[in-house]
Amino acid sequence: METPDRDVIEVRGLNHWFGIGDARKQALYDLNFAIEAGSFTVLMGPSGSGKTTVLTLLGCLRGVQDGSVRLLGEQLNGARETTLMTLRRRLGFIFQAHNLHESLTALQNVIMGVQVHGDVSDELAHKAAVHVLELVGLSDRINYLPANLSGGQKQRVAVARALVGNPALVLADEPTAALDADSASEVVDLLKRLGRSRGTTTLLVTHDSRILERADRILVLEDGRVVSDTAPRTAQKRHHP
Ligand SMILES: Nc1ncnc2c1ncn2[C@@H]1O[C@H](COP(=O)(O)OP(=O)(O)OP(=O)(O)O)[C@@H](O)[C@H]1O
Repeated sequence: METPDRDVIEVRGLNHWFGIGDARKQALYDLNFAIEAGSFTVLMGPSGSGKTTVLTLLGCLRGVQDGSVRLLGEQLNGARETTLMTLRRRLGFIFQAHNLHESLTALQNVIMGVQVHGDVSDELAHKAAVHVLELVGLSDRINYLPANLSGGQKQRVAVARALVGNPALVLADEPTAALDADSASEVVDLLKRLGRSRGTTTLLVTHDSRILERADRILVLEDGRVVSDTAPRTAQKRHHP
């Protein structure tokens, strides 16, 4: 039997540029980091430091130009489109704006999250969606349209949609930016709890200090470079085995 890789993500010597000719500008410089399976990692840094570029590269939404990125054991640099598509199906995405379909109910939105993961019967998709909506505490709102849900509830639907297909990795870009303090805490706790119970790895971009307190690992980018990489919890564990 295959043993699972300890690292879900391994980035070595990653560079990235935008634009062509005189307008060509380097956005990422020689990034090196690995992210362990099941961990909850925060990526932070000032505006324009390259956080979204990193997330979109790891999410197979943008091609790797230079360097090595191994995701779930596959090399992204030079990968075929079919490999990238298969990998994308194993990921869950959560964005700052929840990106729910306004004309679909909470349940229908989450069912769509199951269906992108491949061939699943309607009955199974329905069952899985109801189950995850229960886990995020929205059993009494499954038939509501997004317009009739609060910001926190909408983001919880987005979390349910990202997690319903049991992704190996969740990539989240400022998922709490639009939320009040209580809803933000709820959404982060939920991501952590569900991630833990399902073994999901989470990489989350944020400026939110409440999330930092909960991180296993904090990576800081500045001007396209990793300037700090700390694992506060692991360090504590090492000192107190
Ligand atoms: N599509 C693009 N075309 C040209 N330049 C881009 C593009 N996307 C990003 N950049 C540039 O790359 C750099 C990194 O941008 P990126 O969006 O990754 O930063 P960020 O840390 O996510 O910023 P923010 O916190 O503001 O979202 C910036 O200098 C930005 O201007």
